[in-house]
Parts: sequence; C-alpha cells; structure tokens
Amino acid sequence: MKQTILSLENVTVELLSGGEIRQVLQNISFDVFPGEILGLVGESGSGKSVTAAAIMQLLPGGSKAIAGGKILFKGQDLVNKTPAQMQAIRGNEMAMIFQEPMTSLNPVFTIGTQFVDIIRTHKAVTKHEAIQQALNMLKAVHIPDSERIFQSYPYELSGGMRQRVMIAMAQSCSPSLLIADEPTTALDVTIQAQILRLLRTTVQNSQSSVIFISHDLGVISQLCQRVAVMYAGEIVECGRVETILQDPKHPYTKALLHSIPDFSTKGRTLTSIPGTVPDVRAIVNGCRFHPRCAERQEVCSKQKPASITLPENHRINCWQASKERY
Ligand SMILES: Nc1ncnc2c1ncn2[C@@H]1O[C@H](COP(=O)(O)OP(=O)(O)OP(=O)(O)O)[C@@H](O)[C@H]1O
Repeated sequence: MKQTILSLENVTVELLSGGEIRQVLQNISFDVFPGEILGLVGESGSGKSVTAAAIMQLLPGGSKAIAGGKILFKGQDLVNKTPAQMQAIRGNEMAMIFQEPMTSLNPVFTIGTQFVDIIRTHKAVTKHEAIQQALNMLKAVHIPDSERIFQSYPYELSGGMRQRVMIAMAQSCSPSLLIADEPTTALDVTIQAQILRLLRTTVQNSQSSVIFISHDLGVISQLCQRVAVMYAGEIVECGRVETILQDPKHPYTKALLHSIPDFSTKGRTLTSIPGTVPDVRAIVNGCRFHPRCAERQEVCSKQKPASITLPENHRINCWQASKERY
C-alpha cells in the first residue's frame, strides 16, 4: 500500500457556537499521497474550511475541538502535538493559501519585508540571503519586475498578483503539504486559469502534495487527480476525478455535476439542488442528504448509510449506491 503524506481517520470536530456545542465534522476520513492534488468540494457550509483548520490545528479551541479521530501527517498524529510543535510544522512542512490574500498579508509592511520575515522565521539565513531567496521565489511564480513588487505594499498589487505572492511565500520553505482554500474564487476567469496553471507547475516542480478546496467541480477537474465530496460535515464520495465525473454514484455528487454547465450533457437543462445545506443542529437521523435527495428510500431517514468501496478506492456513503452494487 502506498505511503500517505496525510491521513484523516474518522475525524470529528465540535465547535462552540451560540453557547452550544455543534458537531461540524463527523467521521471525516481521506488520504493524501505524495505529489498528488486532492480536491475537496462541496457547497458553502459543508465543512471544507473547518477540515483545513483541523489539519493545520487552527480551530477555535485548538486540539480540544477535535472530539475524535486521528490526523496523521507523515505518520504522526497532529492532534497530540503541542502548540509549539505545531508552530514549527506550519510554515515549514505545511502551508496554506486563502481566497483573499489580504487577510494573510499585513497592509502596513511591504511584500519584501513580510517575505524576508517568513523565510527568516523558518530558515537560518542572513537577511541578504533571505532577500535573494524571496526575489528568486517571486521570479519563479512569473512576477514581472519582481524588485518593484518586492518594495510594494499589498494594496498596490492586483488580486492575481497578490495570489502569486502568496503562492511564492507558501512555497518558500518547500512544504510537503499545501492547503489552498478557494484561492481562485475571487479572481476573474482568465486570471483564475493563470493561477491554476501556476499552482500545477509549482507543485509539479516542488513535489508537494496539495489539498485544493473549492465549491466548483469544474475547477477541481482541471487541477486534481482525486476528489473528496463533502456534504454537511461528512465525506459522501471520494475517488479519482475521472471516475467521479464520468460515473458518480452519490446522488449529491450527481446533483453537483448537473448544476455545472461544462459537465451537464448538451441539450440537458441545468438543475440546481433544491434546499440548502442543513444547519448541523437540525440534522436528525439517517443520511444527512436525504431531505434533498432525489433517490431517497425509507431507510435513508432512519439509518446512517453504510460505506462501500468500489475498485480504485472509490468510496461512497449511500444506501442507494450500496443497493445497486449488491
Ligand atoms: N468558528 C466556528 N464556530 C462554530 N461553527 C463554525 C465555525 N466555523 C465554521 N462553523 C460552522 O461549521 C460548518 C462548516 O463551515 P465551513 O466554513 O467549514 O464550510 P465551507 O464548506 O468551508 O463553506 P464556504 O465554502 O462558505 O467557506 C458551518 O455550519 C459553519 O457555520
């Protein structure tokens, strides 16, 4: 069996909200292999960002918010790490980029000052060496006139340019795992395509693994080898991107695909999924998707679906899919 960089095993997360504890992730399991790009897809509120925060150990309440399960990074459970140990892992071995780089960049310092700071926090190099490394990294993400950008403040750059800077900063310590949380959602389509291309080549050159979070299966299909589909705090289906696009088994994945123009068969009407992702407090028994599911059966409202695994590790949690199989 291939070694994983990251394995989530039955991770359950509970967060305090409005004075009560809410279980926002339930039994999340997936693997990330060396050098691969895994997509994490689902509607708003499905738990993608909380999953990323759990991996980075950045949940409100720290590791206490993880009510069960293991997060194995290179074989070590991150849930047991001290804050100081996690601080050393973040930035060195794991990095993250977000939808809006302005939330990570400090508006009052130049790009150069912040970049040099990041490099010197994680590497024992002189200021001069850090400046050289930062300039090289900016060139590597195809930033024209990198010396000028180095001296600019974040607000002086376009959104696409800021995202290139973030990719360069995230890659500066050659992390084994990069988590990209909707990094292209705020950009227009042409810039989005450039950033996706850049991310793909950067990752190929550095051999890092990536978790790419998006609500858009179209974007995921351009970039990722495998995808995990999330719904209401659970993974409902996981497998190779081609398999999921050509032969989705979970009714939620099928509905997601039918709502994207590129993947809906020509001539077929685009459909939206009726209803919304439920508030976790409103979730009752059975499958969390059953109130919105076009294929629901009686059992779906009563019992949690069994997990079935098809060839090539294609995993589905659905009563209908398991009935079709047997
Ligand atoms: N700090 C928090 N405290 C309590 N509940 C939270 C917190 N952060 C997120 N949640 C809840 O966890 C659930 C999952 O949220 P999350 O942000 O992970 O979804 P998402 O799939 O990333 O959505 P989006 O695409 O909108 O970012 C939601 O019900 C949300 O309200």
